[in-house]
Amino acid sequence: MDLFNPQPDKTTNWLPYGGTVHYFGFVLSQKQADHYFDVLMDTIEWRNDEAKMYGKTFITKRKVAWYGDEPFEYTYSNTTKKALPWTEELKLLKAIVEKETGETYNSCLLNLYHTGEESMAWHSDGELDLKKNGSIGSLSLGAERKFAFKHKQTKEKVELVLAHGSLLEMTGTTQTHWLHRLPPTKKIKRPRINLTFRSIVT
Ligand SMILES: O=C(O)CCC(=O)C(=O)O
Ligand SMILES: [Fe+2]
Repeated sequence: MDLFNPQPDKTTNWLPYGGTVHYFGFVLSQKQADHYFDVLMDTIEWRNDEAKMYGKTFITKRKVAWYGDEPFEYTYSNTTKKALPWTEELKLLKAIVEKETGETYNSCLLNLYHTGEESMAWHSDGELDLKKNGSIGSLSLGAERKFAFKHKQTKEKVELVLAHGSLLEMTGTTQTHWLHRLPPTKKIKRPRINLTFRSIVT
């Protein structure tokens, strides 16, 4: 183990109650992480997200993409998208995430945040079409960003930092009892890509 870059204990649950969050630390070398960041930037069909709120449609600066085993339809921020077929790199990354978590996934939602000013508001994932209490494997590439959880009743908060090439897993009842967000920050000027591997039920 590198004493200056210690790997966290993968079995630690970062939530005090009501769900399970594992932080695996680095699952890619820095060289691999740089490589995947560049390739995904160029090969993913990034689209501006449409979010519908209070009957209005907003176009987000953050870009998104949705891939899967089949052309699944996925409803997200009140809009429905059809999954694209896996790219070679996404297949490789999915295998790495599956090996670490011991779970399987049939789809992936990707987010591209160009700077720290792009963020994601408090939410929990997939009440409708995600497998109940299923695992979500979240791989981070690029700029290091804070990630936060907030309990729906007690409002207790848990924060961690997601490093370049790192993996976070949300599982069990996390989505039922906790919200999560990627807070905005003016300090970060560099882009970040996040991949959340999920299991959709059809
Ligand atoms: O960017 C992240 O780390 C989280 C993204 C997220 O929560 C989501 O796509 O549902
Ligand atoms: Fe989420």
